[in-house]
Amino acid sequence: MASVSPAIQAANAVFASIDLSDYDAEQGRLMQERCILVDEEDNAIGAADKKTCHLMENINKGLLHRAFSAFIFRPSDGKLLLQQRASEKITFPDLWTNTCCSHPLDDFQDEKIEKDQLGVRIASSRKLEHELGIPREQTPVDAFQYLTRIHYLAPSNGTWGEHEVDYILFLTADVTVTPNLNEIKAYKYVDKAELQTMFQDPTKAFTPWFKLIAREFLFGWWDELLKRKGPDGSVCAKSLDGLVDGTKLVKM
Ligand SMILES: C=C(C)CCOP(=O)(O)OP(=O)(O)O
Repeated sequence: MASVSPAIQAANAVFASIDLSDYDAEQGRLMQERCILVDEEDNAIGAADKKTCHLMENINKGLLHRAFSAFIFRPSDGKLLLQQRASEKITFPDLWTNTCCSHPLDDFQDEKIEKDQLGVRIASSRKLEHELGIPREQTPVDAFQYLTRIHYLAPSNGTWGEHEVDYILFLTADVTVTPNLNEIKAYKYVDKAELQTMFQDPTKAFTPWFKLIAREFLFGWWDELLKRKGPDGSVCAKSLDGLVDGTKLVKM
């Protein structure tokens, strides 16, 4: 473990000064979860609560943490499941985005396992249940296909933002969605053309990471997924194994 970085030291000072009482109480409580802090090569270097990690004041000093972005596709037709974030979310409220995003937590030993990206796959299954009510048996950790990791920074508003190493995971599964309305206000399955139409619609806004991933990777990978259909016509995320050199960390 590296010595405490200046970014972490500075973050601890800012942490004390931000009051969450004007925000949704449950989302405020979730800000106590402890994210895994990483350096620019994605080496774990410590932990800090979610609030500390998402304050722009800390991000601007270099504080960086680990995250995941999960994309669920329906096996029968290859449509992607999107969610719209709830108005209660403290960061990026009301925006449309991929199926589920969150963080592997330092609070759970198994979410810190780096081998084969097991920790982020476990965290992804946990959060798909928390946010979309998808039973965990419908999202087995072995069924997730890891694609790559991206390092990006994006402000939400003046106070909050994201600065993460984000693991991109695809999953093909038939899922039962029971939305947690404190997390998501809507959900929708889309094909590629429907998603393009949504992107053109001025009444719809999207998270910055979803726009980035869509612009750089999503449509190409989605094409491959559809091309690699099985004999029964269904798509399988595991068919993308080896498509991308997942050892690289892509800086965006
Ligand atoms: C942006 C990424 C990739 C992780 C953060 O996602 P969220 O903001 O949705 O995380 P939670 O608050 O739901 O844990």
